[in-house]
Amino acid sequence: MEISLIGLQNAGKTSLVNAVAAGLDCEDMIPIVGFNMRKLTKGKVAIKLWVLGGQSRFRSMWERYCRGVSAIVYVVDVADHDNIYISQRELHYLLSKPTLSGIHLLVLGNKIDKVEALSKKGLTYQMELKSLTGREVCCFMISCKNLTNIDQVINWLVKHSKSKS
Ligand SMILES: Nc1nc2c(ncn2[C@@H]2O[C@H](COP(=O)(O)OP(=O)(O)OP(=O)(O)O)[C@@H](O)[C@H]2O)c(=O)[nH]1
Ligand SMILES: [Mg+2]
Repeated sequence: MEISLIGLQNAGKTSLVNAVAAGLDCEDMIPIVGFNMRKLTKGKVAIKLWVLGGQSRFRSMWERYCRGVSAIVYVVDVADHDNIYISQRELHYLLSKPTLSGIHLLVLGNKIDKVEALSKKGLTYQMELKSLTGREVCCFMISCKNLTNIDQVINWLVKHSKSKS
């Protein structure tokens, strides 16, 4: 199964892949300008993870690499109050594409170790997650730095790979 991992620059995508990969078997990243691909396996479960660049010049590629995936994982820096609106806008814009209808979404509020981090309620509100209907939407609050709730992310990925294959 394939999963796309997206989010604005500096959200923590690379840190998340490294944290998740530490709990799974993984092959090396294949770096290409704008994105990386990484294969993760846990037992019989194999996950192909597309990690897409977050800078504005790469965001037009997001839709192409989200088409046909089993799930989209969207990372948000919950301590970066200046960029949360942009993150919200980009997520809603992406999910408005008909090609991506129904694809499961996992929103990760990252950097909860920081004092200025939003709460889960605050993130849900700021990202307008309640208005995302017609698909499964799940949200966890994590810290890639302290490895908080990374096990929940791994369980979610493994569960969603099983339900599809
Ligand atoms: N305090 C804290 N810092 C974090 C956490 N996760 C990532 N960071 C830091 O945030 C910065 C950006 O993390 P990256 O993983 O490189 O972010 P990215 O989303 O891959 O960024 P791009 O590749 O530029 O799109 C780095 O300095 C990380 O060390 C976290 O949970 N807590
Ligand atoms: Mg990165």
